[in-house]
Amino acid sequence: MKVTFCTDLDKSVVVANCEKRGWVQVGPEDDWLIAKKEDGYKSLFSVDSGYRMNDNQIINHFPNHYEISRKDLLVKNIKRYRRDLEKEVTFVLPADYNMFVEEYRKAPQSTWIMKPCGRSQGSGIFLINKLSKLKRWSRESKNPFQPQLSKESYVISRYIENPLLIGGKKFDLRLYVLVTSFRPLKAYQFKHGFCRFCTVKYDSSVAELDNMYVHLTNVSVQKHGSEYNALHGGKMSVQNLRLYLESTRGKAVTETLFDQISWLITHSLKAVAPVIATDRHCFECYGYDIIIDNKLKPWLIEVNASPSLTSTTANDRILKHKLLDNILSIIIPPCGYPDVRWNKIPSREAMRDFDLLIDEDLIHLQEEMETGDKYTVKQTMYRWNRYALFNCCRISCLPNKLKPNLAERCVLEL
Ligand SMILES: Nc1ncnc2c1ncn2[C@@H]1O[C@H](COP(=O)(O)OP(=O)(O)OP(=O)(O)O)[C@@H](O)[C@H]1O
Repeated sequence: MKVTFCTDLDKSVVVANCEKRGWVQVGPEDDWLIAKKEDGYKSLFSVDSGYRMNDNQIINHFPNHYEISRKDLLVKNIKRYRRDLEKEVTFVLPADYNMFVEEYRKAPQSTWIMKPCGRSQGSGIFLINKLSKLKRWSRESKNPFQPQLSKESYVISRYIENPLLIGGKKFDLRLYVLVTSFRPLKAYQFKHGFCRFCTVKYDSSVAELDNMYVHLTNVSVQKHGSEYNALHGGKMSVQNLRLYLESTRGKAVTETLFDQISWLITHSLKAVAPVIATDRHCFECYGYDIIIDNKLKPWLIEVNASPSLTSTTANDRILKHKLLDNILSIIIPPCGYPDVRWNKIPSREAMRDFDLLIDEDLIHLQEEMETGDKYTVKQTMYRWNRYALFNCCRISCLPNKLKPNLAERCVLEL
C-alpha cells in the first residue's frame, strides 16, 4: 500500500522523516494520509464541509486542541478539574478586573505577569508589581477595560519569583508529549527536551522588572540580546539538567521532581480530556513549558499545540528529527500504514525514546484483573501479559491528590 503525506510546513524534519519511510508527498487536493495543516485542517472536521476521513487517514491535530493550548482555556479546564475532583471551592476564573484586584490585595507585594491569550513568542508580555501600573497601562492602551471594545484578552498569572537558577540565570523546560487518544487517554512523554536560558542573570528587583532578557526565557526574545550565544542557543539538554540536579541536590529529589513533572503533564491532559472532541484520526504532539522553582517544584506555564520544529543549533536539529521519527513510529500500526481501527498500543520497540505516561486502556485492564470482572482471570492474564511489556510504573505511582501546579491565574478581558 502506498502511503502519501501532505504538509504545509516545509521543514526537513517533517519531509525527511516521512520520505525515509518511503512515503510520497502530495498536495492538499490529492489524497493524503498524514497532514499537518495549521489553518486549513479545521474544515476537515466540519460537518458542513462534507469531508469524511477514511480509516487510513490520520492527522496531527485534534479538532479543538485550543482547549489545552490557549492560555485562558487551559486555566479554565484545570480549575474545573480540580473542583470536580477535590470538591474544594477554588478561585474561579474571573473574567473581570475586580476579581483580580481582590486576589491582588491578598498579597500586594507580589509580582504578576500579563500575557495576551492569543499571542506567542513572548509578544505583548509584561510584569507588574503595582496595581497602579496595571491601571496606567489600561488607560494608555488603546482598549481600556471595556470588553465590548476589545477582542484581545489577557491572562494574568502570579509571577514565579523564585525560579531555580543555574549559573545565576533563569530557565524553563521544553518537553514533548504525544497524545494518540483523549478518551481513553493515551499519552507518551519524549525522553529528550531542553532548558532555555535567559542571557542575563536573574534579578528580581523592581529596576529590572521591564528587562525581558532577565525574565522571559523564549528564544525568540533572548536571541535579540547582546549576550546570546548562537552555538548553544542558550539551551541545555534535559539529561544534563538531570545530571546537574543529581550532583547538586541529590538523586532522590531529582527523581521526585521528574516524577512530579510527569504527574503534572498527565493531570493537565486529564483536565482537558472531557472537552476535547475525540476523533480516531487524530494525534497531536504538545510542547510543554515548565518552570522549576528553587524548591524544586515544577510549574506548568503553557502547552503549545504546534511546538516549533525550527532548529537553532545542531543539537536542536538532531532532537527534532528524532522527535518526528519517534512520533511516526508510535502512530503507525505494525502493518506499516495508518489504520484507525488499530487499538493504538505500540510495541515497546516502536515507542523508541518515548515513555508511556498513561494509557487508560491499560488501567482498565488492571482494574479488570483486580476485580475479575468481564474476563476470566486466564483471559485477563493473557491480555495483561501482552501489555505488561510496557513500562507502566508511572501509572501506579501517580499520587491520588490532585494539585496541578498551574501558575495561579485570572483572565482579564481588556
Ligand atoms: N507565571 C510565570 N512566572 C514566571 N515566569 C513566567 C510565568 N509565565 C511565563 N513566564 C516566562 O515568560 C515566558 C513566556 O511565557 P509563555 O510561554 O506563557 O508565553 P508565550 O509568549 O505564549 O510563549 P510561547 O511562544 O512559548 O508560546 C516563559 O517562557 C517564561 O520564561
